Parts: sequence; C-alpha cells; structure tokens
Amino acid sequence: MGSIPAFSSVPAVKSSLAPEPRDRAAINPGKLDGAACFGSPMGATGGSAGVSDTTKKKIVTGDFGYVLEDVPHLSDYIPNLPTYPNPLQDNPSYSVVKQYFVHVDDTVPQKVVVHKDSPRGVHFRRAGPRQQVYFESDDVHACIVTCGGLCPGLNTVIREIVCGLYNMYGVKRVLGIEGGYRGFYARNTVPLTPKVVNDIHKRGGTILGTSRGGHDTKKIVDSIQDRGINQVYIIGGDGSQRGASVIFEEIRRRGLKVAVAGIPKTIDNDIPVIDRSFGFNTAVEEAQRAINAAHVEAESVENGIGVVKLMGRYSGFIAMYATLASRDVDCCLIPESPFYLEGAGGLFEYIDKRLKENGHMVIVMAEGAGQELMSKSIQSLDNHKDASGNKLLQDVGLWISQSIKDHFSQRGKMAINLKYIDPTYMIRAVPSIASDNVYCTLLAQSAVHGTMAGYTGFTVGLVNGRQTYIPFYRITEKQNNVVITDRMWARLLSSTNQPSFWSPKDVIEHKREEEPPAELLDDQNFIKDDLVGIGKETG
Ligand SMILES: Nc1ncnc2c1ncn2[C@@H]1O[C@H](COP(=O)(O)OP(=O)(O)O)[C@@H](O)[C@H]1O
Ligand SMILES: O=P(O)(O)OC[C@H]1O[C@](O)(COP(=O)(O)O)[C@@H](O)[C@@H]1O
Ligand SMILES: [Mg+2]
Repeated sequence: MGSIPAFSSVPAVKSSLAPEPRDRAAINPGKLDGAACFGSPMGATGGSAGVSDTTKKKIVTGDFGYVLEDVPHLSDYIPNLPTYPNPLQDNPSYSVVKQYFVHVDDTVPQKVVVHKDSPRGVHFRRAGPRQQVYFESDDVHACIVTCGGLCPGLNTVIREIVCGLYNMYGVKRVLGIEGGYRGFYARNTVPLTPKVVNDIHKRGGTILGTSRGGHDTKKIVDSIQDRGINQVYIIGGDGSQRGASVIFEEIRRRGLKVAVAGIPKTIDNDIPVIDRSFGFNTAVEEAQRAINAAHVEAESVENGIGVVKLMGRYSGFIAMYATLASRDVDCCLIPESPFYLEGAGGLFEYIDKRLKENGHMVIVMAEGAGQELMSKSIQSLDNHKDASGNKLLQDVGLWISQSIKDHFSQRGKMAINLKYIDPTYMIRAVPSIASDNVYCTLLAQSAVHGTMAGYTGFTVGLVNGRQTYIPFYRITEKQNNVVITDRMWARLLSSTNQPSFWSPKDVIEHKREEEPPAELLDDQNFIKDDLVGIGKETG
C-alpha cells in the first residue's frame, strides 16, 4: 500500500471546521460553551488550543485539558467539495423538532466521573444530522456488508441503514454485498429497498450472509470504484473495523469521494470505548434460558451440577452479566480471571463445599476461560486459527465437566450428577430483543447522518449514552475486557460467593498493573461498571 497523506497537509484550523459552514451558529443559536471554543479559529487567536498535525490522528486540543479525538472528513483530502442543504429540513417528521440538527461543535466526553480540578479530557464528535450534507441524494450509491461472527441485531442495522437512507435522505440506490468482505469481489450483490428489508429485523442472522477471512484491500477498493459506490457501511467486530480502516486508508490514498462508516458488532462486547455493543443484551437474555435449564436439572437430582458454556473467546462479559442477572449461578469462570482446580481455594474444593451446603450448583463458563489449564494434548492445537486469524479454542465446557466427574469419582467421596449445556450458537442466532432493536436503529441512523455529512473513517458508537463518531484506531487498538479489580467483578464474586482464586498478594500486584495512567488520552474502564445502562438517554 502506498503512503497515506497525513493530516499535516490540511490547514490545521480547517480540519476542525471543514465539515460545517460558518453560519451554523446563526441556524442553531444555542450558546456556545467552552467545549465549542476550539471550533472557532482558536489556532489563529493563540491560547493553548490547536490541532495536532504530526500524525494521522486528528486531535484537537482546547482549554482546561480538553481533547477532541476527531474523525476524518472527505474535505480533509478533497478540496472545494460542494455542500447541499440537508433534505431533512423539509421532512415533516423531523422539521418540527427544535434544533434537530446537531451543533457543529457538539462533542461528548469519554469520562463523566470527574473531580472539580480534573482536566476536561477526551471527547468524541457527537453523531447526528448536520445542516449541510456533502452528497446529493440522487448521487449516492451506498453499500452494506456484514462481516465476522453473527450477532443479534445485524438485520435491524441493515434495515435501518436502508430505511434511513431512503426515508431521511431520499437515497434510492443501496446495494447489499453478500458473504462478508470477499463478497465485494467474489460474490453477488443484492439491491436493498425498504420493501426488501421490511421484516428482516424479526429474523436472526444477516440476510446478506457473512464470512471470516477474505479481506483483499485492493480488490475491495477496486470493486467499490468500479461499481461507483460512494458510501460504504461495514457492520462487524474488531477484525472488520480493522478491515474498514485499511479500506478507508486506501480510498483516501486514491483520493476517492467515498465515505466509510463502521457499525461495531460483537457479541462478546470486546470493543473498547463504547458503552456496550448491540446484541449483547439479547445474548445475555437468551443465556438465561440455558442457565435456568441447568438450574432445574441440577436442583432436581442429588448432588446435581449444571455446567453452562457461553461465548467469550477473550472477554467474559456475557458470562459475567448472565451470572449477575440469573442469581442461580454459584460459580462464573471467565478468561480474565485465572482459576485452578486442585487444592485449597481451588474449584474442586468449592464444588465439594457447595454441594454439601446446598445439594446442587450451577457453573457458568466463558469459552475462553481455563484454556491454559487444559491438557498438553489439547493445547497442541492451540495455534490453530480461523480464516480471520482468531485463535480456535477447545471445548472448555467438555473438559471441565470431565475433570469434575473424574475428580469426584476417583475419590469415591461423592456421587455427582453433572449436566453440561452448550447454548453457544443459540444465544447469537436469535433475533434481537426490543432494547437492542432501538439501539441498532440509532446506530444505523447515526452512521447515515455521518456519511451524508461527509465524515469518513469512523465507527459509530454509544459513549456515555450519546451517539458519537469514533476514529477507527480507538476501536481497534485494544480489546475491551472484564477488569477483575473493578467493582462489577466484585459484585459478581459477592453474588455467587465463589472463591476469587487470587491470593491477597496477587490482588495487590494486579491492582498495580491495572493502575490507569494519569495522562489525558487514557482509556479507563470507568463506564464498564454500568455497562448494561439501557436506561440512559440515547441519541
Ligand atoms: N487486520 C485486518 N486487516 C484487514 N482485514 C481484517 C483484519 N482483521 C480481520 N479482518 C477481516 O475482517 C473480517 C471479520 O473479521 P473477524 O475477526 O472474523 O470478525 P469480527 O469482525 O467480528 O472481529 C474478515 O473478513 C477478516 O478477514
Ligand atoms: O464459530 P464462529 O462462527 O467462528 O464463532 C465463534 C466465535 O465468535 C465469537 O462470538 C466472537 O466473534 P466476533 O469477533 O465475530 O464477534 C466468539 O465468542 C466465538 O468464539
Ligand atoms: Mg472479533
């Protein structure tokens, strides 16, 4: 891939102002607060504010430690782009809304818990419709692709992108790319209209199909160019967003007027920055059915043990929230919290104690938990990867079930009755629940508003209950994991009463390792405490 023009080629102040005409304040005459100051030509007036022009990152700083991690805009690399009035201003449904258009300088803080002297910290651009758009409706040729594993809500996002483009912006040409990234060059496409997508949110899966692997950037961008596509909507997880990022970079390198938007999808909730991923609540809800079944089976027999394995290759959020929601679970095992089987404080000792106390127990495991404990022969397959490069795991549920059975039969102490339930694919193949459907709608509409306004190279995401545009690198640079020194994991430990499998010395050392750096650009897990947070205001 050739070199990518850095933002340094863009005049500093323009890069923060370009997306909106300067008479925006007259249209939305709300009082500008301090955060809005960077939007005025602050660089020219001096002070501490300025735009970083040394990297591809579009960082804008303001007073009192204000930082905006902004997203690229088509006008960053294509000069003199014309703008058009947003057709929404004539839409009867929206025209009645007071200040429907988002103010040019609206941004959303990443950190909402602050002290009186805290710096204002990192912000993201607020999502939503802009007064001016960079595409004429008739000129838009959009495409949608779904990549990676399934997740409840995929069809809802597809539906709402199509309906958002049609109904809000009068866009008539939307193409579905079938079968994930490779579909751009190796599969068919399907025209998408509101009629075609009308009922799809009631179905699980994705009507477009999906795949792992098959990301050939050059072929994908050639196909985008050949088909005359100018808006690309990519629905997928961390891998897909990495793919979206390189597609965006190649598009920018070629100087094409093509906006690229990512809609983050992960059943595991392992994407950082965002409050939670769509479909996650549905998965947690569906997992309750398996846990209930395990509980019924376990409590109906003597020394009954129900083992449930849930998704979570590297992050145990589904297992943690399903456990907290259920209250029938006696032990939850996740990849982030190492455990051991034998000896004092180990799992076998706890099972023995729990069965003696209560006569039955339920264990919930994330599939990535305890991988390191599995026998050497199983671990020899450890380096096997799927087509996207994700580590292939062995069935930890089967292994732990067998280990528990072996342990109790060898000692001849206690006859146990163990039932293993593996609902892995059932929790992600279902249609999304109502709250996820609403969430998917807002994400899809935010993505449409963003691309129409000329933003590109962004992922749309909920940050502190607000829709935002987040630069790709923030989504892909690290993984969201359960922090076992956070309050949420402590809540879980106290609800199950399971051992932490940690010595006091381990806890102190772990806390030290997890100590968040004091600088501004850190990504603390402050919001993860309230991850489910569906009661928060959105939009
Ligand atoms: N670093 C990367 N660069 C480009 N494409 C990638 C990268 N990582 C993954 N992809 C592509 O993204 C798609 C989905 O990735 P995958 O890891 O399977 O799922 P998810 O997006 O849900 O994490 C696949 O087509 C894969 O080839
Ligand atoms: O068997 P598949 O389709 O590869 O999917 C299984 C895996 O996908 C996951 O759900 C995560 O995948 P994504 O990153 O695509 O969301 C894991 O929890 C699970 O191990
Ligand atoms: Mg992934």
